[in-house]
Amino acid sequence: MNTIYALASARGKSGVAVIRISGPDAFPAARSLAGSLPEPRRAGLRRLVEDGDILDEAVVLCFAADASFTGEETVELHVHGATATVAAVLAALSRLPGLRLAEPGEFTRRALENGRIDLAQVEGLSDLIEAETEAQRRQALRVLSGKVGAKAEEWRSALIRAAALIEATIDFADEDVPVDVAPEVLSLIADVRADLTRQLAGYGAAEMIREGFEVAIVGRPNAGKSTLLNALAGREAAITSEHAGTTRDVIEVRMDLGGFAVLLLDTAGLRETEDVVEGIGIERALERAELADLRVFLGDGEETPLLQPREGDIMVQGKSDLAGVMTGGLSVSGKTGEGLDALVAEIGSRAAERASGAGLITRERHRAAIGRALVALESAELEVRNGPDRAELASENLRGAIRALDSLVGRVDVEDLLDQIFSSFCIGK
Ligand SMILES: Nc1nc2c(c(=O)[nH]1)N(C=O)[C@@H](CNc1ccc(C(=O)N[C@@H](CCC(=O)O)C(=O)O)cc1)CN2
Ligand SMILES: Nc1nc2c(ncn2[C@@H]2O[C@H](COP(=O)(O)OP(=O)(O)OP(=O)(O)O)[C@@H](O)[C@H]2O)c(=O)[nH]1
Ligand SMILES: [Mg+2]
Repeated sequence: MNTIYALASARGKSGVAVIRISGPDAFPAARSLAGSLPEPRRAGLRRLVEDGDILDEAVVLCFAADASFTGEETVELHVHGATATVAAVLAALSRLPGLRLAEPGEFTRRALENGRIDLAQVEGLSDLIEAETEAQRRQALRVLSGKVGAKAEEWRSALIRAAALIEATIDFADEDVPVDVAPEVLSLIADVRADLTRQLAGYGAAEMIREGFEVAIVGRPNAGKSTLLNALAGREAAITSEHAGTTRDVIEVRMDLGGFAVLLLDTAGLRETEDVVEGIGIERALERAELADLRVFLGDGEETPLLQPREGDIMVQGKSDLAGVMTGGLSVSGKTGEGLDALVAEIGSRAAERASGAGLITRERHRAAIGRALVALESAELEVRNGPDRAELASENLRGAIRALDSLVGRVDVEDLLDQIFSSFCIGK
């Protein structure tokens, strides 16, 4: 097994940079630079020296193999965050025997291989590193904490008990079965099915937190949509003008509204038009508005044509700074900023509503595994009801469900998945 090293903190100049070394030669390698090592889990200040040349004065932190993130002996060199310092220390490490630069995610891969964390936790970690909003951070931490693994273990032991009960009846093939196991097996299956179904129901919410909440601003030409988008974004993302029909393409702006990732869409003003290009823009606007999670109808006193608001959509009156504008419900002015906070709060609360059912199932991979398990459990249930003659089929289906759930935490056939998952990691993680 190679010893790997990499810069674990962000690239570029910083106050302090952390270089991580993990593997059987981590301690000898660090000792050769630092002279002596502090005892594990105690920080020690050491001069890092290569061939009499002082590279840096660093804080050195060692972890024993049985108490480290990777499950291997690990050393962290907390060096001054100059790019030249980092480069010099990495170069010195590259010259030490048995060491090589880590691949993206390789420290985490070793943590997985050494049983420190399971596959779902790896995904949680990946999501945590990518987290940009409060909701994403919380969700990733929930998965990273190992809750998926704990749940999977619960389901696994219930289904193994069900399979064992059924398989016991197979051994009694031609004789009389002493007890009818069907009621207990059915109740075990029903409980797991209910739990899985509940988890599945939260997938949409979890996906929304991960991928973001799409909000389309729609309305008649000149209502002030682009001006509103710019005001919300805090920059001139879209062209605005007094000409009706200015916006043609859908303009996307990513932002954090109330702790949620929101993709705001500015769209072409909606009206019947003879202009071919404007017409294409309006088609695009309608398409994206239909697909969006939420539509904000920016009103100008007249009804918006071509698109019907759905339940939950937000109706808001624009240009509230102008005299004579009716301000019964929500109203905003992209020009003065009036009413923006209330609109943002409203969008945030719709997003929060949509996110509220999120559970442990955060990825398509999880959804698919749970889907497969549910199909297998339905068949198992059917076979159990069909009587003892079908015990083999019932047991086969139960085993299928267990396999599907095992893939959640990486107990089975996930080799091909690993490269894909780790390729999105940064080096040093
Ligand atoms: N300096 C530093 N800070 C860091 C990390 C790190 O690697 N280094 N982490 C890296 O991601 C995170 C903390 N995660 C960690 C997870 C497990 C272990 C660890 O040693 N686990 C052992 C012992 C557990 C214990 O003592 O309670 C184990 O699981 O056996 C260390 C850090 C965030 N902060
Ligand atoms: N007084 C006032 N004028 C505004 C406000 N918002 C926009 N305007 C003006 O209204 C005109 C149209 O603004 P835009 O933001 O381009 O309108 P739009 O809805 O994007 O228009 P289309 O892209 O053509 O559909 C411009 O002259 C803006 O300066 C506002 O809140 N108050
Ligand atoms: Mg516009």
